[in-house]
Amino acid sequence: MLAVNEVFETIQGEGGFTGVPAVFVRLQGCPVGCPWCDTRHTWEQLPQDEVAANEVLTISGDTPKWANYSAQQLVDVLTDGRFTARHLVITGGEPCLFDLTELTAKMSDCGWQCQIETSGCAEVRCDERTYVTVSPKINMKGGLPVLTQALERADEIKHPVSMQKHIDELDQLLEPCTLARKPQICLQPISTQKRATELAIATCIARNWRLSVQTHKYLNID
Ligand SMILES: C[S@@+](CC[C@H](N)C(=O)[O-])C[C@H]1O[C@@H](n2cnc3c(N)ncnc32)[C@H](O)[C@@H]1O
Ligand SMILES: Nc1nc2[nH]cc(C(=O)O)c2c(=O)[nH]1
Ligand code: SF4
Ligand SMILES: [Mg+2]
Repeated sequence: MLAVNEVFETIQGEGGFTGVPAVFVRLQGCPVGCPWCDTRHTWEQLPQDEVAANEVLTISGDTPKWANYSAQQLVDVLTDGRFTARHLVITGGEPCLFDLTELTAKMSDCGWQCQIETSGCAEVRCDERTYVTVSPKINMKGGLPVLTQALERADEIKHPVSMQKHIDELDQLLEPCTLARKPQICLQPISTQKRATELAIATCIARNWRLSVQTHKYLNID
């Protein structure tokens, strides 16, 4: 079963698919503990916060509520005609706490492009047609290592930065890796801060990397 926090349609605001209309499925639970996380309400999956399946389709705003869905139940909701987008973003929380193989295989069979947003701290289990964004979380409170399996599966590495230290940590993480898929590396300024954005721009130009700004935060949309 998948613990679903919310399902909503918006524009993908980050990374290589920026600008693409997308349905987001946000899963509940994350043990990583980034101090600047913008979805802290998804960290705990508490029994008292469980609600009926229908409720998470209508709640708006940040809540720790969640509902159990089977992959097939989610496919039924996603394909019943209520959404126009054909791009599915599975995020969280940490979505790779769950096996996403059945959901991504069924949605890909329906003609959707699937994308996962993951910290790289849990094994990525998904259909081979899925585009995987790994946003590696190095030295966070939860103390979990970034897995080589996740880095090897990444189509895109989207690294949140606000200080030079964060770029040095990414260099150290990637240094021993060959990464057969040759993922696009993006830097994403933390919380749209001006200093962080300037650092990301300068480093992207120097390294020929890509800039990912959280466009939805500038646009004030979900
Ligand atoms: C909320 S996380 C959920 C998915 C997964 N736990 C992860 O970290 O990739 C989604 C994306 O938002 C990024 N993110 C979270 N808080 C942010 C912030 N304050 N500023 C910039 N990016 C942030 C994460 O690095 C990740 O790329
Ligand atoms: N518009 C929009 N784009 C996003 N890209 C990644 C998001 C996430 O929270 O994973 C996100 C989000 O929350 N909203
Ligand atoms: S890994 Fe993702 S959801 Fe978890 S704390 Fe970090 S940014 Fe937030
Ligand atoms: Mg977000």
